[in-house]
Amino acid sequence: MRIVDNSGVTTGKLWDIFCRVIDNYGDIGVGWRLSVGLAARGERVRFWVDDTSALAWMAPFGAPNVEIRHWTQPIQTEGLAPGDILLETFACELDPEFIAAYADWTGARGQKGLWINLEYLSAESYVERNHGLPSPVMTGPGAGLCKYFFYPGFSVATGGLLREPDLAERQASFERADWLQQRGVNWQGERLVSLFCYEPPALADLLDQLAAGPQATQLLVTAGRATAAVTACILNKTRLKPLWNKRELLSISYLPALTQDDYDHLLWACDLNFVRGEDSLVRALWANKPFVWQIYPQHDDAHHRKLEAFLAMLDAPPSLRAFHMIWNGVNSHTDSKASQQTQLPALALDSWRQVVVRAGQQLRQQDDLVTQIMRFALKNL
Ligand SMILES: Cc1cn([C@H]2C[C@H](O)[C@@H](COP(=O)(O)OP(=O)(O)O[C@H]3O[C@@H](C)[C@H](O)[C@@H](O)[C@H]3O)O2)c(=O)[nH]c1=O
Repeated sequence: MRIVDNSGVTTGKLWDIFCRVIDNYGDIGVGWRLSVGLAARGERVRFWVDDTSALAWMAPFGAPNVEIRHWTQPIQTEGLAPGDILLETFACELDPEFIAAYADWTGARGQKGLWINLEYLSAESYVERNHGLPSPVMTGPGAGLCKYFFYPGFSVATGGLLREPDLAERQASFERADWLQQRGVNWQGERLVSLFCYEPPALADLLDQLAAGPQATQLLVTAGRATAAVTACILNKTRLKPLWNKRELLSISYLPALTQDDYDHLLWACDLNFVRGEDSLVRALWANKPFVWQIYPQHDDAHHRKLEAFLAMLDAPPSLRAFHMIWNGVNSHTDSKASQQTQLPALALDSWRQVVVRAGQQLRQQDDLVTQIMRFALKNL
């Protein structure tokens, strides 16, 4: 057994990581990124996913030391011994028989086992309070085990953010013009804007704004919901009058689904990125480019508080804050001017870039999530 605790922490353990795809790509995107990150540090990972289809475009080449397993109902475990660490992403409810097998297996080896639930990313203060809390299992198939809650986050009191050790190096050697050409994007030096979103209420306004210039813009629209939303706006021609007058200032390209690595390249290539959910938000931060976030909506509007907390963490200037409120269809509780505003403010890319760069510099000082979760594993195994 290999156990080294330094900045490139390694435990030499086998992790069973479970992921349920509810909708969109955030759950599988984070689960995959975590699996690859652990494997790159010398861990072995079995990545159990109930719907593996998105991996065909997100990660078509797989990754060394990550075994992808289709998580069926009932779970197929013939001939498999449970791993050393059981990790469920986003409370995805593991099969009682797998938990029981894990409890028996660790018990038989005289180990206490380690069961981690990886939570959603948020900048809200409850994250610091709850990060790392144990919840001993008293009854049922996992009785005797202890489940720990691991919260990603933006402060040193949280589990941190997913960030590969070689990210800065890869960014430094990135050639934007070459990459765009390889991807078939005809770039004539216009401002590049990427769009990854759900159905933002202000999408038509954004298209109007970009079409109004003064600068020419090429909008690179990601596959799926963003493409459907833009297409719907364009079909609704009356809503987009200025577009038809000043069409030459806005060109729109529709992208195929990209690999996770290429989605990073897209963010690095653009002058402004629209991102959504959580994983692309973190990637946009690392890209050092101005961005606007569409938060994943929750039924009880809990996402409003989450958005406020993120903007506060970012120390977003009023124009960026107002843009986010309108882009997300939220009335700000803290900024009375923004709450009265219904028009998208003008893009202020220089000042938005400054806050992103500043936040990124600060966040890079903290240990990344993979380092932290491995350290957590070493401590609690
Ligand atoms: C557009 C694009 C994205 N991606 C990747 C980047 C990310 O890993 C992933 C998108 O995940 P997110 O940015 O989180 O956005 P999302 O909206 O797809 O994910 C959401 O899913 C819900 C189920 C969660 O509850 C939400 O919190 C949220 O994470 O897809 C590609 O690999 N290729 C692409 O072309």
